[in-house]
Amino acid sequence: MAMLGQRRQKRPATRKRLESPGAKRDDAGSVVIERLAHDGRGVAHDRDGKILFIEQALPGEDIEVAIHTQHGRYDEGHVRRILKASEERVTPGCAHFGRCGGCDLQHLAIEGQRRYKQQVLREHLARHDIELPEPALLADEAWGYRRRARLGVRVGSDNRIHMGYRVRGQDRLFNIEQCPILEPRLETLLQPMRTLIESLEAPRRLGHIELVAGDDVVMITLRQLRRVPGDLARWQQFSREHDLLLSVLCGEGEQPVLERLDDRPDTWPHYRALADDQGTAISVRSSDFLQANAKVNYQLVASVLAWAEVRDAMPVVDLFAGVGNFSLTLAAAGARVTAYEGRESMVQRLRNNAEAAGLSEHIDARCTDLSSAPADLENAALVVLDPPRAGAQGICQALAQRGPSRVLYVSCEPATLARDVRLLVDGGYRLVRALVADMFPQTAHLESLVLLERQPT
Ligand SMILES: C[S@@+](CC[C@H](N)C(=O)[O-])C[C@H]1O[C@@H](n2cnc3c(N)ncnc32)[C@H](O)[C@@H]1O
Repeated sequence: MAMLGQRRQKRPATRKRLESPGAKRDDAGSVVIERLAHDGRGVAHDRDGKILFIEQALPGEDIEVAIHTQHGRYDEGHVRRILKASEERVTPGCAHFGRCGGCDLQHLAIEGQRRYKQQVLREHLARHDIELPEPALLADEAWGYRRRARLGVRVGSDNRIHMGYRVRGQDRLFNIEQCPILEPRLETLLQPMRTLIESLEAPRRLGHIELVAGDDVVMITLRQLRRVPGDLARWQQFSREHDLLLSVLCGEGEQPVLERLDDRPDTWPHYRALADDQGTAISVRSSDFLQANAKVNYQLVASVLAWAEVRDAMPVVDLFAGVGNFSLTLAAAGARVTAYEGRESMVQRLRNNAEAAGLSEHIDARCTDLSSAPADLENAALVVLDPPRAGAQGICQALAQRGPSRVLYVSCEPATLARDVRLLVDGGYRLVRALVADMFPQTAHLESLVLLERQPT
């Protein structure tokens, strides 16, 4: 027993992978799935009351479970046999589902996926005692939406080429033959790219391939560890045949050099932030952040614009601004935007995009590390923030003390959003509107947008 004042010895983590992943644990038997966890797995209890997380199991289903990993307080397993299926169970649309680390909800009908995401947002906020009115839903096509992807390339010890994504929960790559969540313009490139890679002189020099589908053109960027002129000539031929923009990021270490290999070096992919936007499109590079789903992004940007209620010359601060996805639309509506972004290359792109749209006078783009808050938050009428998954704890602490009357928070991680909203509510804000954007159908990822207003004191 630990004595008072004595540091308790750290217990070794108890995690035991069963010898054979398919091995049935004697006492697991059949279980009824109670609900979905926030990562999309089914949750049940075994006969001894231990929690089970079960891949590809749906609420209400009676299943025979195979446990593959045991922990001290819970076990992880997969479905051995479905004894009673959910009415919402559907046949997954991709042959790689279950093995691929990309999708986790293809076995659930799309309506169920969307209800589940709204529930997840509500539950995360409830953990922080924040009540949420029924969140609205932004959604579009269930398949063929993803306009960017990174495909890894490895050559196995048997010289077989692997081109694709990571195996679920592992570092290993596996071959993909299809990826029906990819935009059709990208998916149709998969087979010809594999054939090309199989014909390369030095496929081991190719690390990965970035695909970006702009509204106008598709660009592929090769991450090449060393220049192999014969192989680059093959890729040039491929880009001509498929009407692609082509660049190569070449060299090992910190400073690889980007080079254009096609005959249109002044052309780059562009996208529009709003469906009906007739203005200048936004230019992006493979290295830039780009919202993955064009049509849901239209709706997200339109919602930000509607909830922002821009008045002429209204001062708006856009934090984590990227290449201007929100800044450009807000400025075009009349706001005076101060946009902060941490990557210099994207700040420069934002400035160029503002200039191309005739909005330079309305957008002041600054390169800043937003681990801490910029100084001028209190001068804004509205702060928009769209941080990475880690959220924006420091910024929200500052907003709680000296934030403007309204804050619009776009989030790709509901757990950190809920933590940050708690800080804002403790600082005098009230959550007044929320929506879930189904930016990544067939996966458990969810995007959300909330509006907070400062309460009069
Ligand atoms: C989720 S993206 C949003 C980009 C943009 N709002 C959009 O909709 O396209 C987050 C952005 O935050 C930037 N970022 C991440 N960490 C940052 C930091 N510590 N300081 C400043 N910017 C950061 C990334 O470069 C990225 O552009």
